[in-house]
Amino acid sequence: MTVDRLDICRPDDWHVHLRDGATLASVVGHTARRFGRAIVMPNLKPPVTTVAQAEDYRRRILASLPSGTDFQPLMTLYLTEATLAQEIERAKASGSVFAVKYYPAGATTNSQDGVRDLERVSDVLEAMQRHDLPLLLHGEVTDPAIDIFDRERVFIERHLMPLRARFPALRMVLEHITTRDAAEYVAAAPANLAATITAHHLLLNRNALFAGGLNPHHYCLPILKRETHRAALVKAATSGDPRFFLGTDSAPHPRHAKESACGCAGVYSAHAAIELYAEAFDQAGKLDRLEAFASFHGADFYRLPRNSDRLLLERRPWTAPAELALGDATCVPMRAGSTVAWSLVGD
Ligand SMILES: NC(=O)N[C@@H](CC(=O)O)C(=O)O
Ligand SMILES: [Zn+2]
Ligand SMILES: [Zn+2]
Repeated sequence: MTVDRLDICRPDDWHVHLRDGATLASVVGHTARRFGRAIVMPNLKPPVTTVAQAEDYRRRILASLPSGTDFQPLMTLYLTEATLAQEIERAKASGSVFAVKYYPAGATTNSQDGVRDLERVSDVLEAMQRHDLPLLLHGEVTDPAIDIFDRERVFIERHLMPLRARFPALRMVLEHITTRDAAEYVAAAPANLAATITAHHLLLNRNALFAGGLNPHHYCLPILKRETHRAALVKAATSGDPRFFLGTDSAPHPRHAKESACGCAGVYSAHAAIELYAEAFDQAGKLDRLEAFASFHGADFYRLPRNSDRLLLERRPWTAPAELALGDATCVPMRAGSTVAWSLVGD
């Protein structure tokens, strides 16, 4: 029997880039229309490294929200080699900061202030373990000798395995996983290691980067992988394992910065986020697993209550806009000018 309507507990987005200023004002409504809460990435320029900065940023997000939404931004701190262990205590006590984000320096957009040597942040990681504040990982090595398609797998061997051995009680989320290696590693690990999975990594493989010519709008980090990896991610997301949950990694960049000789990494998907996940779960014949992945597992991992209101989706195709306003520029969203199979009821 085909299901044409889905009535689910309101989902949350456990990894999103809302940016700041006019860009924030352009994008935040898309996330707030769909999700009850979102873990907001701290890779602004300059990065959000203190609780005071995170709380200021939180106020700017709230001030940018369209009226009539209860959306709650959950803030994160950007880990640098200068982060103080006391900041972790402050974060835990704040009630507004829910995690700390580790960017290997140079791995991705605005990661230049990230960590070069994990040894230099041991006291901070120790404090996070003690205060039970989750560590979110952009899990790619930056070693230029490692092939870009292998950077996630090698990160697990070189960095994640030793990190877990040193801080066995630290809760960690391997963000935006893209490989079978990562999915299998997380599935075999204890309950304090989880992973987010994006809609684009569930729906696209690396052919999408080159279909009919080079497509910079499908360039993100970690980069899209081959089909076997996409299939493994679908299997993990639809498995019912509570350690896998929704994180869009929606990452807007202006059109001119993507369509450039040195295009920025990031796919914008917030305009159709839950609809695209519904498509991926539908294609897998697992629509009945969407609610737990999108609305339960992340809240449970972060030890937050599940949302109490609902979101209604229906099988009704619509055409995503060819471009969207992004501050005084534009952005080319995922599925630009083409069809998305599911819609929000009421839109
Ligand atoms: N995913 C991306 O390709 N880009 C993100 C950074 C990140 O999440 O790594 C961005 O901030 O643009
Ligand atoms: Zn990342
Ligand atoms: Zn991201």
